[in-house]
Amino acid sequence: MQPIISIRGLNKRYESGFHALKNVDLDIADGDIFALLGPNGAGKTTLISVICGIVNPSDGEVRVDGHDIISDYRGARERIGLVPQELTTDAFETVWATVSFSRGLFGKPKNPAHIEKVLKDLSLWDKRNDMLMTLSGGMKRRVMIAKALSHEPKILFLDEPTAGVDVELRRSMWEVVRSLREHGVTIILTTHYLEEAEQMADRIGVINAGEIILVEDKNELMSKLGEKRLTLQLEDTIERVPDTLARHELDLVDNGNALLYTYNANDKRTGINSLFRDLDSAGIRLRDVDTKQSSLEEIFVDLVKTPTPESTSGAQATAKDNA
Ligand SMILES: Nc1ncnc2c1ncn2[C@@H]1O[C@H](COP(=O)(O)OP(=O)(O)OP(=O)(O)O)[C@@H](O)[C@H]1O
Repeated sequence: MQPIISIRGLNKRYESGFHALKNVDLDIADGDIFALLGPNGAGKTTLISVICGIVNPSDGEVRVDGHDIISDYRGARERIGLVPQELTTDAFETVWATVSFSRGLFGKPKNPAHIEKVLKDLSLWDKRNDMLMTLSGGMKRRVMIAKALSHEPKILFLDEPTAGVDVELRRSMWEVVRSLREHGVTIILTTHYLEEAEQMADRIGVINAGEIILVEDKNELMSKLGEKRLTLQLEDTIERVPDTLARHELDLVDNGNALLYTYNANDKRTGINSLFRDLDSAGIRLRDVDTKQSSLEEIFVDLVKTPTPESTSGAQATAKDNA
């Protein structure tokens, strides 16, 4: 199937000379929830801004539902709804007026039935005549989403939708996003929170220092998380793994003093019982055992471990955020 967003060889160099996006290639499938994950300063907002036509690319090609973002800017832009990081609402407007006005900005004819549907989907219908200044933070965020959906876009960008919001509100935002997807909207969200990506995304992309370093199906990434390593410390040093243990694909480590067994904890059969039986038959005696599980956290921190001070501190911040 044609991807709804297709990016090829995208580069962005800011006037300062800073190379913020480096040869980005990325496809996003229609109807997906795609989470773009990366430390501070990785280039997430820059990438979204280029796709939305707010920042000019230096070179490369971006197509939105087949429309080139430069030669067919309007065609591309009207397919996109953008919810920026900052909440910018006009305090004295009503919910209804501000959402209707946003639709008008795209030159779309009035469609009260659509505005009504959007407000109902976002549980804002009862508040339609209230002024924005009277709404809670969570409701204001939902108004921002309603504004972005007012012109019936096929794609919704959410830049850090839950930054700085409490756990309860974060979960309710996740519900909102899931229900939008059920209505056929493709959603691209940026986040620092691994848990958010785990909970919501169909696919996860990781960006670091302007480069996309991983794009993977969420479930595949999660099954990698099930991977565990069992370290068997041996009583006596061995020179090689005995042939009778070959089927367990063990690695001999620590100068022959330990064996390493890798298995998936999510599998019905981990092979641990037969491993222990075969070790016993081979006369290998154990001094100690230890298991270690890799987490998405570790995978992520590993991936973004580059020498640049900015990306390193960002990775640490992410680890801390989710500790
Ligand atoms: N107008 C600009 N001129 C020069 N450099 C810029 C400009 N805008 C952004 N940058 C730089 O580009 C890099 C990427 O910034 P960007 O805002 O895209 O990152 P981000 O991943 O969205 O970060 P955050 O998670 O902190 O929002 C940063 O190093 C930033 O300082």
